Amino acid sequence: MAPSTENFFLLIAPLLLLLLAYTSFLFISGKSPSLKRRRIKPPTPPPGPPALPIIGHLHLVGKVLPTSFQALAQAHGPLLTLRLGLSTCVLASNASTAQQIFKAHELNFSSRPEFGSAQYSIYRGSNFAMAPYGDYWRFMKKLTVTRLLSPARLRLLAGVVDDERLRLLRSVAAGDGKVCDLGSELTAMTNNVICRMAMSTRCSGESEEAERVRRVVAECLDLAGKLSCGDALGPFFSVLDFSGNGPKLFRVLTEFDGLDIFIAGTDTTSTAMQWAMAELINHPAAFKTLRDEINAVVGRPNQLIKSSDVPNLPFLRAVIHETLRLHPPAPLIIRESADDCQVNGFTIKRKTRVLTNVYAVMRDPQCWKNPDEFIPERFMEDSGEKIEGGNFDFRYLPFGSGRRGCPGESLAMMVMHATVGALVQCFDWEVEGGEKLDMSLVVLDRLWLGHEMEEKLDLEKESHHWVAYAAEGSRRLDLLGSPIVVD
Ligand code: HEM
Repeated sequence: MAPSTENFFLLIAPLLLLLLAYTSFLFISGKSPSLKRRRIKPPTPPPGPPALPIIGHLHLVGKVLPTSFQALAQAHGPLLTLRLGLSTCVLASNASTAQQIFKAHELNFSSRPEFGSAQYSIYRGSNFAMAPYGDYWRFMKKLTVTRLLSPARLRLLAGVVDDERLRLLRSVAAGDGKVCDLGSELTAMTNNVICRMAMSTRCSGESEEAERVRRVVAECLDLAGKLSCGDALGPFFSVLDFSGNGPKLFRVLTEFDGLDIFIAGTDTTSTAMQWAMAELINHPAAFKTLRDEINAVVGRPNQLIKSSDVPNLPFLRAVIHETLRLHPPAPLIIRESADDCQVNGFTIKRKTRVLTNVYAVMRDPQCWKNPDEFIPERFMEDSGEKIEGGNFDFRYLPFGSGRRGCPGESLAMMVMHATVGALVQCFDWEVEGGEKLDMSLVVLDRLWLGHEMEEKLDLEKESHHWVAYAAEGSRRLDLLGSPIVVD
């Protein structure tokens, strides 16, 4: 017999009652899925120090950004939100947060933000180093890696590096015993190497032409740095551009084409070499170890160190590694998040600027013994550390990392090894008056890849204290004449 409607309700009523009791329980205990959704906490941004109205954390930021940010991270943690006027950025300051940005969420952090100077760039939208991650950037990256800086091209460039290095050595030797402006000499040399690489021509044989290029690059960096200060105050202030820096920058940019690779490649390499020489002058024992190593490997008199000697010169490689650890020419690496993303349990919202302070990462006492001291030996194979060919678990990042990492690393290393090696092989270096070089950081009102400032030797101050003497034993190297042997 078919059940009646009344029987059916009698059968189902207890089940309905049970369901009602269960949903009431969920509601009261707060486990209802819809409630859960409603109760989800808003995304928590990384913490930050107490901020002031309007200026935010600007009052906590000193003149030298890398050291100032390092101090903030030491006091408040390795992942911080900083509000600089109207613009907000996240600061990452240790190996584990760097690993999150450069590896775990690499794709999400593969763009760079637009800066105050971008609207005046004749390359607006086509600037490689600052381009958003996308088809144009991929095309340029491929071109750079497969053509401009391919291994085959680098082998050809070794001859160019040798040639420019010889000119540098002759120029330094010409001022034997007199004050030597090593900063300018090294900048002129790197300018010419990159010009010959990118445009198959020297900046010029004329020193005024090299000087003009140098002036244009310096002026451009200076103006871009000033414009990017507008970013700290927000879009309203940067649009006003009271000082008229924007049109000036446009004029400078039109004066010199091909600036993108040029800026990224010249100042960085030349600055690193100046730091290497300054550290070696201040550490005579390391200087002697290096010269002994070079003499032993090169063997013959009248023979300059060559790129092919470098694999047999572990101490030279260690000196360059240690220099880049202590004095990264690009101490703050800037990226931008494409989407909301979780780092260390905090939410970094989309379109947030993320600065990785590699200066702080590479001086972190949790990762490095005596982090502020120049100890090239830490990079020798028998030191127990393994560094070459890697980023050392994101503790060592002078060239950044991942797909946006520096494509010029191999060229820069080739130039630095060959040049610093030769400057140590050929000359004794002294500081006027016998003092040590002052290694304190000096602020430069500059922008490089979006960094408003960078640390480097104060060229004005330091270069005039550098005196080069032909080294004992290197008298056999006739640096002024032709008999110097390169191959
Ligand atoms: C000691 C010398 C150098 C240092 C320390 C250095 C450092 C860096 C750093 C930290 C970055 C940002 C990487 C990132 O976001 O992860 C970068 C990017 C870049 N570097 Fe270098 N660099 C040097 C030399 C060069 C040279 C010689 C060239 C070219 C000839 C070059 C071309 C570039 C370019 C084009 C970019 C932008 C890459 C992109 O956005 O995809 N750099 N460099």
